[in-house]
Amino acid sequence: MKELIKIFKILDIDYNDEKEKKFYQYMSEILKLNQQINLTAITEKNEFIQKHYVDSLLCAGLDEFKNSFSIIDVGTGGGFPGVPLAIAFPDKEFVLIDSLNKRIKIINQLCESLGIFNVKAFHGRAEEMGRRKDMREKFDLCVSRAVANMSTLSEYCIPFVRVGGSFIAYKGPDCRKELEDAINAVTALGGEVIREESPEITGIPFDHKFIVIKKKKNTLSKFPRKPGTPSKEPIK
Ligand SMILES: C[S@@+](CC[C@H](N)C(=O)[O-])C[C@H]1O[C@@H](n2cnc3c(N)ncnc32)[C@H](O)[C@@H]1O
Repeated sequence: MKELIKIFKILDIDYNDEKEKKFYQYMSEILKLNQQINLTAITEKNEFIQKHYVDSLLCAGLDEFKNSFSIIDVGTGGGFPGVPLAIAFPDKEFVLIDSLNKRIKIINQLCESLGIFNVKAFHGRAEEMGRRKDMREKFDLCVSRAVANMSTLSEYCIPFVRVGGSFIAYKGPDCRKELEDAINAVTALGGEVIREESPEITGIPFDHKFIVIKKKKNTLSKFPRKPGTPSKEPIK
């Protein structure tokens, strides 16, 4: 867990035994359950800490994260980046969604049994949940990692964000073209690309870029389109 302690120090996040225990137990349980249900391709603890924990936590260095209280993680899979962020920041509220119910059930069970009380996980597709009254434009921040190309992802994520809030996409290092192709989608959905950011922290390898989008206007009621359409016909 040394890597984790290091990242907490660098990001100036409080670290204590209770958080360490939750990180350790969540990882152990996910790796155990992974033998029956596919939750992650990672099977080794050091790699888990690096790729799931450290990688997820790096967005905590961004002002958009620091200034947010209600956060939604779209396409959370085994709980990333939502669960590590929730353990690190117990005073913020996290909603995690995924279209695979098996994963959602496990996240809710583990969070309950480990005392991670600021996480609620829901089963459903982003295209449907983004139309629900209690979810649409209700969040200060949306985060998402490894779910879809930037245009499709924008249609999944921007509807959840309140005007004035933000969307942070965890993207691969070569996302420039993908971002260029998504500019019209971001604008059509009421957003504006503010910047791309690559956290450069000595000794911490990070092969993602953050794309930071600000929500400027309400999303038109025609978005998100019906399930499947954002991926089959991304907004051009
Ligand atoms: C490659 S996994 C990434 C999981 C996690 N974000 C991570 O970085 O480890 C993509 C996840 O997105 C979910 N997903 C894909 N399309 C979705 C949609 N339209 N609505 C909700 N979840 C979706 C999948 O079920 C899957 O769990």
